Amino acid sequence: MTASVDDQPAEPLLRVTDLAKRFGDREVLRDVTFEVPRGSVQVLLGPSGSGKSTLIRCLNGLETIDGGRIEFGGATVVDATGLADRHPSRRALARRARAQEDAWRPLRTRIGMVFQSYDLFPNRTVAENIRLAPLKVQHRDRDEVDADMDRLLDRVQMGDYRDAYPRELSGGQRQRVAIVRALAMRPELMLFDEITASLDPEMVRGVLEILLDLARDDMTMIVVTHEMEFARRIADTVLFLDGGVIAERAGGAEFFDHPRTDRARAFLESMAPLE
Ligand SMILES: Nc1ncnc2c1ncn2[C@@H]1O[C@H](COP(=O)(O)OP(=O)(O)OP(=O)(O)O)[C@@H](O)[C@H]1O
Repeated sequence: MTASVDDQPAEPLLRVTDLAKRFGDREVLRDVTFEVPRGSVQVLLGPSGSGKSTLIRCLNGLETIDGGRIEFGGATVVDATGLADRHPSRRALARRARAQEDAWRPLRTRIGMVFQSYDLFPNRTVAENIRLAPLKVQHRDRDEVDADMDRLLDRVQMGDYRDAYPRELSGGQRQRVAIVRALAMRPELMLFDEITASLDPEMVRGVLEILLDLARDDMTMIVVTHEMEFARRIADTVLFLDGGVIAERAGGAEFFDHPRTDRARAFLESMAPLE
């Protein structure tokens, strides 16, 4: 971790404190507390249904939170610590959602996200898909956006596909374009949720190599994956989510070599063996 001039630890890019999330009466996340130092890679692991996707979605405002606090870049985005009411009315929930949506809006372009399903616009070319948000949302200069785009497409070996339509691409190629589209906004934080889960096995490695490359460039990332060898290689920290709580937190190699809890051990045994 980098230290500032006066040797104080640097402010983390993201700080999550006691986050809680409910769907109706079901609490799917509780007491979730962690920090994401700038330039670090946090890998989120856990059994199916443990809350990984929900947590990722809470971290860019796609879900309303019902308790706790999220700070980004040293400023509080959402503070739900005072929300003690466990059975809010519909109206109160709608108000909460609106207020949090407003709070996230200015951060929309500072946090990039790539999902399992590449949601490219089918009737737009690769280049049009990538340019859209930088031009229309960020109002950036076209030449600058194109220069970014060309550099990023070359980096993921997609330089020859600027004018292709998504239907003309393989799943792995579409996912590369989805990554470039997110990076073209120059985000400070990237969220990746199971981005290889719907790819054919032969496409997986190429996409994961892109993330390893980004990590080498000190991109700050939170990554949900079921690829254990990749997780081990990329993780600065593993957050093991189980039943909506962070049941274990450890350095990458430490988690894989010495899982402390039975649940973490059982989880690792249930996954494909490391190559
Ligand atoms: N919109 C929703 N409404 C109600 N319950 C939901 C909703 N989204 C998720 N859940 C529930 O929250 C829990 C956590 O789901 P989530 O998708 O975050 O888990 P996950 O760890 O990402 O699982 P997986 O590895 O299978 O993708 C699950 O029990 C799920 O059924």
